[in-house]
Amino acid sequence: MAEASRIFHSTLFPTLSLQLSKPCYNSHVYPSLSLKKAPRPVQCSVSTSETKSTSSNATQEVPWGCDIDSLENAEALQKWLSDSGLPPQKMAIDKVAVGERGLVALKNVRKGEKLLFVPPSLFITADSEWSSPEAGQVLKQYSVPDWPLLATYLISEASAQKSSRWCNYISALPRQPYSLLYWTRAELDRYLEASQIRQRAIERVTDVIGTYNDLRLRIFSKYPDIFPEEVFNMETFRWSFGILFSRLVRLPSMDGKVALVPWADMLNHSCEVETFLDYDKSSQGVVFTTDRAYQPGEQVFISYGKKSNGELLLSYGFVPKEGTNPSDLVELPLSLKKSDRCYKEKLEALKKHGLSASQCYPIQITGWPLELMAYAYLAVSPPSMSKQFDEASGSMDLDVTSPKQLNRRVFLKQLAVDLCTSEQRILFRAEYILRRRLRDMRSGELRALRIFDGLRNIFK
Ligand SMILES: C[S@@+](CC[C@H](N)C(=O)[O-])C[C@H]1O[C@@H](n2cnc3c(N)ncnc32)[C@H](O)[C@@H]1O
Repeated sequence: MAEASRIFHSTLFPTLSLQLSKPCYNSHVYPSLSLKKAPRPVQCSVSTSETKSTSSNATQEVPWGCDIDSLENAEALQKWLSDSGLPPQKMAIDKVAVGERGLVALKNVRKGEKLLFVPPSLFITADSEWSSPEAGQVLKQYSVPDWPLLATYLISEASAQKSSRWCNYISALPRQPYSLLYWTRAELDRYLEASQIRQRAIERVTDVIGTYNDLRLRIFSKYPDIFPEEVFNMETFRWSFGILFSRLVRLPSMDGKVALVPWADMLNHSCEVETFLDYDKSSQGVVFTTDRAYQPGEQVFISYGKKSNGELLLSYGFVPKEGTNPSDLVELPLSLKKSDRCYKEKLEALKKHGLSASQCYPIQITGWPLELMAYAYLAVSPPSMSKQFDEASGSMDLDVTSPKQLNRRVFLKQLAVDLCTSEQRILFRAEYILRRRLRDMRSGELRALRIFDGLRNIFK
């Protein structure tokens, strides 16, 4: 187990920092959405409990985009892309088994081939030209950060319809992206009850609502002719943020610039590939290098990053098939019991290491950090193991809750069941191994305690 823990430790933590430098879809860190000129925190004036716009199962849809389970508008998109400078491609948009619509190989593709080549003239970035230049000027004047700016830009261009140069692109975007932003508070509470993703989803919904309200109060209400509420409202922002969360790319080779890259954003994610989108300076376009071969007709994949199933659900609205995601992890909360007679002494020992009475540790099906073991050992250590301790007490709080587990309901339920199944599998395995290890430790196996110098000291 120590070996597994060590391996885990060396793979999990670097993953988090690697993500920042890898050309993955939007960073795992939710960007700051607040406006630069808003020193006060973003207000969330709309409750995340069921509201007018979210209370019914039939969420209002925006009047643009298409259903992605059909190939509606895909042909027009491909034609517009090649007319706009996209070189001939070895892939085409088609209906696919994973992700409904995606890119499939038209010819044999070798491992190590560079595919795509989307030129910068086809990127949508914070510097893109607005069909309504006044709208762009106002947002620049208020120094609106990239994400809210891009969300507003997308709505502005979508409402310009045929006079926007992005008309064909926007028509091929999903009318309702798969996103937790469309789940009502009741659905989040009910379906994600057992997952930590529930809290993060609530925060994300709250942030998006707060950002829209901030923009409305500080900017849109002052320029109602440029930003009419019939166009710039909570529903259209839910759509545009849903699009950004599921499609925006961070390009490390362009200093981390974020962009919507038409065509490249038709690629679906697979946990089995490790290739990412990035800007290629030599060919001057967004590319990815295949890490496996494809035959004509096969669906082509990239990786959206080494993300847990919960994070994939949070940003992209899907959960990979059970057992297929080696990056899946669950945060395990551990805490000292207040009733532990050695509570104070244990807390002191933890504090010396900058830890508190409750700590969260990431666990994967393959293992967990050594620090988790040290914490767990300390939590269950009986007084007989230290001269300071009076009687055996303390146990680890393994916070394993079981999930309580038509159309929309069935779909959301399925996502929730998939997420819960994968998270439970990790938790149950961790619980089993931890309990066994802690039993061993009670019968005198103290080696693991040496991993924390301070912890070792208190058992002298
Ligand atoms: C960047 S888009 C990819 C293209 C998208 N399928 C489309 O038709 O527009 C990301 C979205 O594709 C879907 N998707 C991508 N990878 C998936 C996967 N492995 N399983 C299920 N859905 C996936 C999700 O709806 C996600 O929000």
